[in-house]
Amino acid sequence: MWCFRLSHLHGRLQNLLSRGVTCSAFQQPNFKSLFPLAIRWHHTASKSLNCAWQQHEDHFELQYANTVMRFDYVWLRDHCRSASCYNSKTHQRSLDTASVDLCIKPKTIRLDETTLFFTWPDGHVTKYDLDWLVKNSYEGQKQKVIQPRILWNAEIYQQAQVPSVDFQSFLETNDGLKNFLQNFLLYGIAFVENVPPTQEHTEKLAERISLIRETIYGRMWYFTSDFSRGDTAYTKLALDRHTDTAYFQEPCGIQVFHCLKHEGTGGRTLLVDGFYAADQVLQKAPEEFELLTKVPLRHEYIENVGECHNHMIGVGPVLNTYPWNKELYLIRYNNYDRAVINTVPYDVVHRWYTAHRTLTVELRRPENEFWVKLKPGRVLFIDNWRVLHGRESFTGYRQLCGCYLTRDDVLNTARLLGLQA
Ligand SMILES: C[N+](C)(C)CCCC[C@H](N)C(=O)O
Ligand SMILES: O=C(O)CCC(=O)C(=O)O
Ligand SMILES: [Fe+2]
Repeated sequence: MWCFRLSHLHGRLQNLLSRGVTCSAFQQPNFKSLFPLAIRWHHTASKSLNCAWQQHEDHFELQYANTVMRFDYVWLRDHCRSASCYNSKTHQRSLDTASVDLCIKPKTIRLDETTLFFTWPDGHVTKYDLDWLVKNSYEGQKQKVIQPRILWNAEIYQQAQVPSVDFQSFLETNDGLKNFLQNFLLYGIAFVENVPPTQEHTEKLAERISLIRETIYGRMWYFTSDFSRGDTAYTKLALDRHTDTAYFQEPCGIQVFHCLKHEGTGGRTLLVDGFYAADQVLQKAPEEFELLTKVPLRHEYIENVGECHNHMIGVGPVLNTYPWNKELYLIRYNNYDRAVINTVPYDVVHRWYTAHRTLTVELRRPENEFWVKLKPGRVLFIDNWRVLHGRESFTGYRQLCGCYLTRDDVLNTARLLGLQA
């Protein structure tokens, strides 16, 4: 787990805060008595600042940094960063939002240099830096992706020649870890090489970037084809591409695989970028993509083998997108574990099957398949919210170990290393 010294974080914060616009604007003359505020544009005297604002009846409009932004007055009051409304040490809101009048309007608004001042009916003053508003407004935010990614098929991935990271540098240097995480975030898969082939060393790797997500399969799992659990993974059979734990309300974020032993043939691992396939669907049949984001499905795991009794259910659409920018963040695709569909009427079901077929065709294109043979020493991390995995059938004795990671904690580590995640 990661801990950063406070001064470290504080330095980062200072950096963020001091990055304001340096050119200055002159204070607005107050024509309040001459014109009704609602229809008048206020322009800054300085051309270089290029800022204009307008006080409407029910919202505040701001043009700045090539962005037109509209702010609700309750929002402007709610996000006040004054000492009595916001604790900048804990980064937590102190203001009780429920105490804000839903019809609140500022008594006066003025711009001084690059700071807007809102004075509220009770005399409280809220200050906003123009750059802060651009960064935090809906209009400013919706132009940004949450997670930059490189979508890939086999050729794109192979041509990119993404370097693996060495065990030592992953464990001992921040640069090694950062390179690894950057590649993982971009491609949804990443490898670490020269790992001693034991469960303990695999666990050490996992703990370097995250908390291990303990599940019904245990914390670190260690499995072979002994059918010790009621699932096809514990056999020698081939497994078609899928994401794991689709039957959890929150599917596991990351999967770690380390093949400790294989004396036999076959058993290669298949990897397919689910977001690349989904993007093909979006381009070829947008209404089918849309349907896959809308229809919720159940996935289910029912196990009664030996001492293991489990019944897990997870509900959600195949494709999950952020509603404000339509960015894909999670694919839930497991045809083995998909439960009875009884949540949608017959005609929608038929359109859903058509859309699901279109996606499946994309996922199964041979050119989208990246095959690797896992071997002792080479640990694979898979973004289980994005990249599907499968395996070829095999013969002989094969031993795999690994674990799931909590996604929040992997992203936490990435952000602390300065990556966008
Ligand atoms: C063996 N291991 C613990 C990795 C996974 C077993 C889970 C397999 C299940 N069908 C799923 O896809 O979620
Ligand atoms: O045996 C393998 O290579 C992978 C099996 C699988 O899909 C899993 O354990 O989740
Ligand atoms: Fe799996």
